[in-house]
Amino acid sequence: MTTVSDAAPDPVAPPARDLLTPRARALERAALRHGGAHCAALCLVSLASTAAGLLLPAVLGRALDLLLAGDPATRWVARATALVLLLGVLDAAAGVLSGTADGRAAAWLRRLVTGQVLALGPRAADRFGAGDLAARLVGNAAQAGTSPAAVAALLAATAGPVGGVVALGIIDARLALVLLAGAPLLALLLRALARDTTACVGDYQRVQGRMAADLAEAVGGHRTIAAAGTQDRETARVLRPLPELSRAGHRMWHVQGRAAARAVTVAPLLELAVVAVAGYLLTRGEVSVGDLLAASRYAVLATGVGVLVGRLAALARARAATRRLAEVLAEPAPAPGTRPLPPGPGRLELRGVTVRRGGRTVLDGLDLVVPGGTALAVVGRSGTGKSLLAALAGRLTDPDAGEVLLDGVPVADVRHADLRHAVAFAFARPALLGTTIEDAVSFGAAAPTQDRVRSAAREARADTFVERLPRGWDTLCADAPRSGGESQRLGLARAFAHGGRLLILDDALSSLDTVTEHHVTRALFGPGGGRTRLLIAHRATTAARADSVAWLEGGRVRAVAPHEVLWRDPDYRAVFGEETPR
Ligand SMILES: Nc1ncnc2c1ncn2[C@@H]1O[C@H](COP(=O)(O)OP(=O)(O)OP(=O)(O)O)[C@@H](O)[C@H]1O
Repeated sequence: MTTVSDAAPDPVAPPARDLLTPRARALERAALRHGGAHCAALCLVSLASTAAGLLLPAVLGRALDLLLAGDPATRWVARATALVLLLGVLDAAAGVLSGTADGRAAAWLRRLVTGQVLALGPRAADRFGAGDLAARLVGNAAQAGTSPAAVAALLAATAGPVGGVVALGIIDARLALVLLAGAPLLALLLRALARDTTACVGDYQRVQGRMAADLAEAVGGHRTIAAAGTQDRETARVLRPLPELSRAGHRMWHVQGRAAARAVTVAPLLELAVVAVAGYLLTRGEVSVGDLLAASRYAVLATGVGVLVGRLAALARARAATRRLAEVLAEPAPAPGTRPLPPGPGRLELRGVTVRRGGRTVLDGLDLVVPGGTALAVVGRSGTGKSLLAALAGRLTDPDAGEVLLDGVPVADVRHADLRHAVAFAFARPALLGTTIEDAVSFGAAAPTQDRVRSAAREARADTFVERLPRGWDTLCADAPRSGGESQRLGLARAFAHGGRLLILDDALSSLDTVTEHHVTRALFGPGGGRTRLLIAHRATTAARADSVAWLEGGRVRAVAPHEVLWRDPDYRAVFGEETPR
């Protein structure tokens, strides 16, 4: 195993010494409830195993007493043998049950956290980083999944010492008292171990997450790195936290070593004290030789810190991972609406919309109306918030203030499925999701018909490119290398194929050659479009084909008018680099 850092404070991390945040505790309980039957069975099997382990010394002691007295002891020897066999069977069952419970809990946690990550959208990657999220979903979910089984195992492991003390008390109350005198010390030792282990493991996992985030960033930017010739520097950057991991590992060993050293000092002393008192009682004839044998075994069970240390360390690792998953779940995701979207022409309205990003107000009380069925181009200088406006229009993000309405209904209130059917998006760098090219173009809440996919591909001028592929529409996405323009054409085809009353193109024509752009915009702005179209445009030719243009400046709409009207203004022409602003 591995563990920790005392490196730079992580903004995501809660105070390192908390055993479990309330949210992580709730998540652990939910995972326990989810694996209810398996965990209950595991608990029962583990308790049965502990009970069998507790019975064994008594049975052995009884057999020994009978043998020493020359009485027949066959039945007790047989019982002892049966108990040993039973212990083997129960251990095997516990192994199977804990493996199954771990797997089920990990799968449940992964589904939960993946759903949350996708519900958060871009905010998830902004907050945690894509690599760190992958580390949480893969490694941490597997570790957190062991939590329910670890809790069950710990409960059962606690029953051993408790049962040992009770059994000692049954032999002679003074034996139990000797042991209980040292119990607070052992309890303190275990508590410190659990706390320190959780803190250590949590730190370790955070450093791992940072490395994963840096690696994902480097992989995403591999072309820039290769072009800049900085591979060595990047390797060093990704691996920079290694010394922290090393320190963490050492700290972990130190914590466990210290606990083990204290345990080996305290536990044998207590066992010795119990055996000494039992020996004294034997000399006084108050206990038998068999009792002495049983007492010595029960003393070992009652001071069984070794098993508890192992179980506690496993639980601490699981809990540190649970805490990292709980951090992701704690991010507030936009709540899906509940209202159906009534039929309408696709009238889009932004009322007093304000969006803040990176400490700055990007859109500042912006108002805009796009009448249903019309095409509006949004233009503005780089960084004025055009993409944010596009994201708001289709509720890929929510405004910090103000409201976005589609056909009079706030998009935040509209049912998720209705909204996704009503709004189609195409992006500058579309992600093609699905196994084949056909899947990638059909990708959406409801799959369009094949005819629709084909005609959408023709409109987006993607058909010729697809037909040239080795297996046409059945070509695997992984086997279809694409240029930026080809990717954009497939992304456009996907948006066209899904229909809906509002089509949003966020810079989705930027990589098309001018001939293709001409054909696509003709289809887009030609008769029979019907739906409302919102286009983020950088080219004057694209803006000129729209019904009107919204000119963004300073977080607001400076003007809305047809392109030829706005073109008279030199400031507007300057947006397209046509003229130096006055
Ligand atoms: N998640 C974010 N965190 C911080 N700043 C952000 C975030 N998203 C957007 N911004 C900032 O908001 C501003 C507007 O971004 P947006 O992408 O909407 O601009 P744009 O007008 O589409 O630009 P371009 O024409 O260059 O594509 C930019 O300054 C950008 O840096």
